[in-house]
Amino acid sequence: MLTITRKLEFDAGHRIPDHKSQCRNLHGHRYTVEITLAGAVIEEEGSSDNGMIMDFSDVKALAKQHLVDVWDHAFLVYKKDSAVREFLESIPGHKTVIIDSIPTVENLARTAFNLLKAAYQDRYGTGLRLQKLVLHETPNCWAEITAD
Ligand SMILES: Nc1nc2c(c(=O)[nH]1)N=C([C@H](O)[C@H](O)COP(=O)(O)OP(=O)(O)OP(=O)(O)O)CN2
Ligand SMILES: [Zn+2]
Repeated sequence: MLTITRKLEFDAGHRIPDHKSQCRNLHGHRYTVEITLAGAVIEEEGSSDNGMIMDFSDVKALAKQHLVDVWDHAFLVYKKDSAVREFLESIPGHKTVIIDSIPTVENLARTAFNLLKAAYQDRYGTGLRLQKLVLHETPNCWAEITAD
């Protein structure tokens, strides 16, 4: 299968409330997200996209709109982490994103996949789809999620 992949980076804070070790503390990461798309190569003479599954600049623009700009420099807090939610709410204008599940890299990858899936789905009638998303929390730790 032919795919393309675009990598973007963002910074965000999180904590894993019940973690046995350091990750229960408020801390942050420079996350790296790799977005892999599949679909037919566009064949349209004279089109800017000719020969592409999707222009990398368009992949980036949609990723920023639906994920990267939303999570960048935000604190990603678990909806049931009431101590931290109350603290963040006490800071005027703080950029906070409430996550339905504990913000491990596994759950964040799944959340990011769901946010981006609809954004890319069949934009050109070429069967374009989000095939895979890889989220690196550190250079040594990451999660991967692939379309069913
Ligand atoms: N399965 C998971 N395990 C852990 C997660 C996670 O999201 N899923 N998260 C953490 C911490 O939040 C942190 O992101 C990882 O910290 P650490 O293990 O220290 O990772 P490093 O790459 O910094 O470790 P080095 O030992 O420096 O390589 C923990 N576990
Ligand atoms: Zn962490």
